[in-house]
Amino acid sequence: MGTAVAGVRPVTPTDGSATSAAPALEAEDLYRFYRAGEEEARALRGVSLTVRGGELVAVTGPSGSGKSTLLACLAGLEEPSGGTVRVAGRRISHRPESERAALRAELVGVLWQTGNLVEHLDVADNVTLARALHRGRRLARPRPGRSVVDLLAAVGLGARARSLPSQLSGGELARAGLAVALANGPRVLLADEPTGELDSATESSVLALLRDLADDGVAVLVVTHSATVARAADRRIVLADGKEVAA
Ligand SMILES: Nc1ncnc2c1ncn2[C@@H]1O[C@H](COP(=O)(O)OP(=O)(O)OP(=O)(O)O)[C@@H](O)[C@H]1O
Repeated sequence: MGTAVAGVRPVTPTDGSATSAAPALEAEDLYRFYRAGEEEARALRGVSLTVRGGELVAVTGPSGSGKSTLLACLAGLEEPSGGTVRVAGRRISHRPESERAALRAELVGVLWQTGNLVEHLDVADNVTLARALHRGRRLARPRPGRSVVDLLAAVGLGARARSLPSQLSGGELARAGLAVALANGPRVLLADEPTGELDSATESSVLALLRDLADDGVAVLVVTHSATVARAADRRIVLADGKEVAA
């Protein structure tokens, strides 16, 4: 059982809407096409997956194989052209944007390589803002969570709470982004290249945080080009040309 981020683990919802027996994340036969004039990019062509709480799953594949598109569809940030996404048994796809955002706020943490931090707010205020935004959107009752101070300590940023993002190292930025992604105590964490620009020692420490999170019951799905991250995952999903291929 991990300890570093223990306490951000979600508790079973009390509103009866999310079924705790359902897999944390399910995608069934996802398609995503982009049209630009006469051209059509087929970014996803029938991807299905299941990730249970406690699993750390890596999504790998060459550039342009559909990894980021998959993540965006799983997060409800994009609508798939076909197929269904469910989080904790609740369908997040094929809904109005406001409903997708509300479900995301309740159940999903998203960590992008480009960062999810507001530049002019310090680290603690970034986490506080993320919490406030999630609370404002949340349909169900807020779950009990850690204080911002505890959450920052859990990701190893206790001493940097009052630093601006521009004052942080790459590894610290990744940790701060993780704290923001965890602000809502998500059931599912979706991360796109969270260790993309980190040296190997820093990558290992971020990877350890993701592992602790999974050990605490969160379903963690990481898009990565890193062989180290892929090796450390419980499972690997390899995409090529918008489809899953044998690992
Ligand atoms: N908004 C868009 N409009 C048109 N085509 C897009 C759009 N987003 C993605 N694509 C196309 O969909 C395909 C998959 O892109 P995606 O970004 O998901 O790949 P990826 O595996 O994440 O690549 P990388 O590893 O380089 O980040 C590519 O051919 C890309 O050009």
